[in-house]
Amino acid sequence: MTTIEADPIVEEFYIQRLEQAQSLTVRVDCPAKTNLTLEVGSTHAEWGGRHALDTIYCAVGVYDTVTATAKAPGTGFSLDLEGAHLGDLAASSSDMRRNHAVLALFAMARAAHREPDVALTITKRIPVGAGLGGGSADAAAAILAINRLWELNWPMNRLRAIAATLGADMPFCLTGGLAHGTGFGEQIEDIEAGSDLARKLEAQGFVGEVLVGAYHAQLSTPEVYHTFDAVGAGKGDRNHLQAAAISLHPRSGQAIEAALEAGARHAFVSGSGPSVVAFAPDDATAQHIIDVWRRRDAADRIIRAKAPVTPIIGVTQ
Ligand SMILES: C[C@](O)(CO)[C@H](O)COP(=O)(O)OP(=O)(O)OC[C@H]1O[C@@H](n2ccc(N)nc2=O)[C@H](O)[C@@H]1O
Ligand SMILES: Nc1ncnc2c1ncn2[C@@H]1O[C@H](COP(=O)(O)OP(=O)(O)OP(=O)(O)O)[C@@H](O)[C@H]1O
Repeated sequence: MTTIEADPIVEEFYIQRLEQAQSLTVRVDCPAKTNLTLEVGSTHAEWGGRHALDTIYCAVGVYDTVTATAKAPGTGFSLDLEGAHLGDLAASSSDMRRNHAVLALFAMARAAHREPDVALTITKRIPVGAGLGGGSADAAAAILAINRLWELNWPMNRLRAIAATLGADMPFCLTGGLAHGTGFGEQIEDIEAGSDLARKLEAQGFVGEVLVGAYHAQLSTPEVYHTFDAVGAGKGDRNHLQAAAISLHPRSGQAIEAALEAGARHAFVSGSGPSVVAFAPDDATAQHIIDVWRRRDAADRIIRAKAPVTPIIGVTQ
């Protein structure tokens, strides 16, 4: 029988790696999303009653920051939330185990056969329940962070398959930029920068300075889809959910009108609303739209951003 002596140098190397992994923090800044077009088709039982979509997603430079740090084995997850605008996440009834970032951590842990011993923090800047995909951005950020923290190095198609089990918008949020979405929104085909379609969208004015008009009020995505089933799409609307969202939240319609009058090239309800997104051709027009929104009290919070943008991943020891 042979005995293998522990090699102190090798042992020291592994202890150092373990300590490094435990003190590593991965930080992901994940942008909001909007839909430059959103065509809504019929419902499908196999998608849990969700509607078929044909959409062009665009990531908008309002970022939530998610950090992930390893915790001691067996201690479970933790979640710290901060930000000035937490919407219904600030309510005492909000269950942190239902937070989209935590659900994403659980999904990654299941797929990797690991325990979810991770400390997550979320700094929220994306308005909540606003049609800007904030929860999806946080889930996508958590998936990207865990992929790096646990050194899984899974390719994007594997991460997208996990994200698709959690929500329609999440696969897009992993990569941002511009993309064509089909299925229930989870089938993603990237629109590469410089491609014909990207250039066409740019020529139409879907690039550069974006103003987001946000509200204290939130809309529930299922309720907006139910309302769409009753009222249908408005004539000529690029976003088929716009008429439904405006019927539930009329101020969004006033903000669209005001932005177009003030020179926006495009102004529409973002996704399921109630936020409104306005693309301005230049700085002066952007400022004019802000002034008009303020004067008419068309939005509760105005955010100036760029589009399209992508998530940013960083690591600190
Ligand atoms: C409005 C959009 O943001 C546009 O990109 C999305 O369609 C909604 O994305 P999401 O919130 O990630 O959607 P999910 O979490 O998958 O679904 C939330 C709810 O929205 C409705 N829903 C969502 C997607 C879809 N294709 N059809 C639907 O009818 C369903 O009522 C569903 O229960
Ligand atoms: N990390 C999260 N950030 C925001 N909302 C979350 C999060 N986790 C869970 N939620 C819940 O998800 C609901 C929708 O919030 P979210 O900000 O994602 O809305 P949305 O942008 O309208 O969604 P959608 O992607 O359907 O357009 C809220 O009621 C909120 O309580």
